[in-house]
Amino acid sequence: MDIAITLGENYFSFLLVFLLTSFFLFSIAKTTFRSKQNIPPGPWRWPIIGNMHQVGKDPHVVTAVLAQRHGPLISLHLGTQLLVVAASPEAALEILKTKDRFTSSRFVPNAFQSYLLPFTLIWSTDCDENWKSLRTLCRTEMFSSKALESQSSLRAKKLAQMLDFLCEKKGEVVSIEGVVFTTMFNTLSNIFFGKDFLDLDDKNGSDGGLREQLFKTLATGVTPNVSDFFPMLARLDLQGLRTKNLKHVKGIFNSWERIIDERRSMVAVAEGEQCFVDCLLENGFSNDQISMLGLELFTAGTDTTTSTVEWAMAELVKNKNVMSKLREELKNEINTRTVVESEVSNLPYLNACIKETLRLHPPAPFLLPHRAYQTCEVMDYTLPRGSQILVNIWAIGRDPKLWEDPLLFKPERFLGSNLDFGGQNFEFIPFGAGRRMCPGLQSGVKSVQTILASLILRFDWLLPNDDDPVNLDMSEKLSPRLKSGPALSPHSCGPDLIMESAKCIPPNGPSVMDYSPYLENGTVHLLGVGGGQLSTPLPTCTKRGCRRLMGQHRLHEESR
Ligand code: HEM
Repeated sequence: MDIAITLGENYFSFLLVFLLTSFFLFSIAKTTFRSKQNIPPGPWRWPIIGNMHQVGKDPHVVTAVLAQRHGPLISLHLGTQLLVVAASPEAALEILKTKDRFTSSRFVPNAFQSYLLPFTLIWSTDCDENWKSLRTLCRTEMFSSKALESQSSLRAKKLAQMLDFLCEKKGEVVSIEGVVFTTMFNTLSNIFFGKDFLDLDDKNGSDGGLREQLFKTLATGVTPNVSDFFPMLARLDLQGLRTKNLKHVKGIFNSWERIIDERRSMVAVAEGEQCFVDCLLENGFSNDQISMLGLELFTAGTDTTTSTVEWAMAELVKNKNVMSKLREELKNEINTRTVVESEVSNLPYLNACIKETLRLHPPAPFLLPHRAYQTCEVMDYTLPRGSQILVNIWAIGRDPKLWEDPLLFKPERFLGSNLDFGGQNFEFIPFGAGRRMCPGLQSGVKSVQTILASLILRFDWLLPNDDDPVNLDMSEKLSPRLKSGPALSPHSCGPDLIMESAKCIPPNGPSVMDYSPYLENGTVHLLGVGGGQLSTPLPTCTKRGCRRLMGQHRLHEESR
């Protein structure tokens, strides 16, 4: 018996040593083989872990600095995974246009791999037939000019609900990010499922935990994962991220199952009441395929637009001159009380402000991760098959060789310029370019234009306690919804903006022009609390029935 135990113990020790040694030798062999290839230059790396320790919390900043030292195309070794980062318009052009046949595959985080169905759009590893037909269907039914036109009344309705909500909240603390996110989510959920999913005033968790499950799903994909760094260990799912992801995704799919079945059982849907699910059902999609696509579109379309509005608001509050120029343009050009899409689409200063926001604060600083489909040459370097490829548009947007005063918020630089985000000017590609370019560009821009214009036109903005806007914390951080720290997260978001004491234009009032004194004297307070603190409750006033933040109480008393 003792002999058997000893033999058993020895066997496991031997197996462990054998596995670790093979793993070590494999890692060394892989990196040595690579150093013989003509891969892009990069910083010195440790055996096994490579450059993992150097990437840090702000990889877009770290790789921008490394690009200054090593050139516009750099290599980093994250475990055995090779990562290539491009940080110049020339490198971006080659990757996204000239060589895009080889570089348009996706690098899919391991946590997302377990539930990948054949029909995915964003996380489709290759640009195969399934991806092509899904993209064509989405383009025709969701993103074409005709489809966008038919969705405009829905977008207007959701915007009106958001503004009414803000007006009702006069004197209370409201999170701008939360309100814009909910508005965007409900807009998309109506287009897709024909119904609202979230409540603007979600105090009682009326969404059935959907919001939380969505964020947890995303968080598993942006948490640094051993399985991504050492794909040979992926099957073990050592951190359990793939398992967790699957659990959350299944929870979401289950909650949507009933809605899809209801739509399936409808005999005929009246004209004008059709939603995208009806179209997918007509095309023979299964419940899981429909839910998967919904999940992809909701995540791609909400965080990006919300982050853009949030950053734009923060920059406008900080830059008073820009704010007053924008307000002037809106007051002069918008003739109705409600902001209409057709009126704002061509406003030069509003659009320059949006472009300038996307230049300085792109919601996806690295686009989404690409992957080399096969070994290829980019800028005379070799990108081995399977390399992960990122394009650092954050670095390109702040490059002093390309932009005058790159760190200043100067919308004027876009006035009278042809520079656009349509994927042709590689110094400015917040929506990407080439075959993987964002299909939701028009839809996203329309929402950002109307939401931002309405927030500026209908409310006046001040910092609490008349604090100087220079004190607004503009440091970047991961969305407060994604609490765990990312290694290479595509998400960046701005300061948390909390609005207080919204003064609004009363319903059925005269045209907006008549409210100018109101807009000038009205007070809507922004509070920049920075650093993701919104995820923990902020101290609130102890008076019964008062839900203000402690620091806001003085204003509360004054406004009585
Ligand atoms: C300000 C708003 C938005 C920005 C800045 C933005 C940006 C991006 C970027 C950078 C990519 C990756 C491009 C690449 O990997 O090369 C992308 C992909 C994508 N976006 Fe957007 N996006 C926005 C809004 C939207 C909206 C509203 C939707 C849909 C409702 C959407 C749906 C998608 C989809 C489905 C993809 C994946 C395309 C593919 O892989 O084939 N986006 N977006």
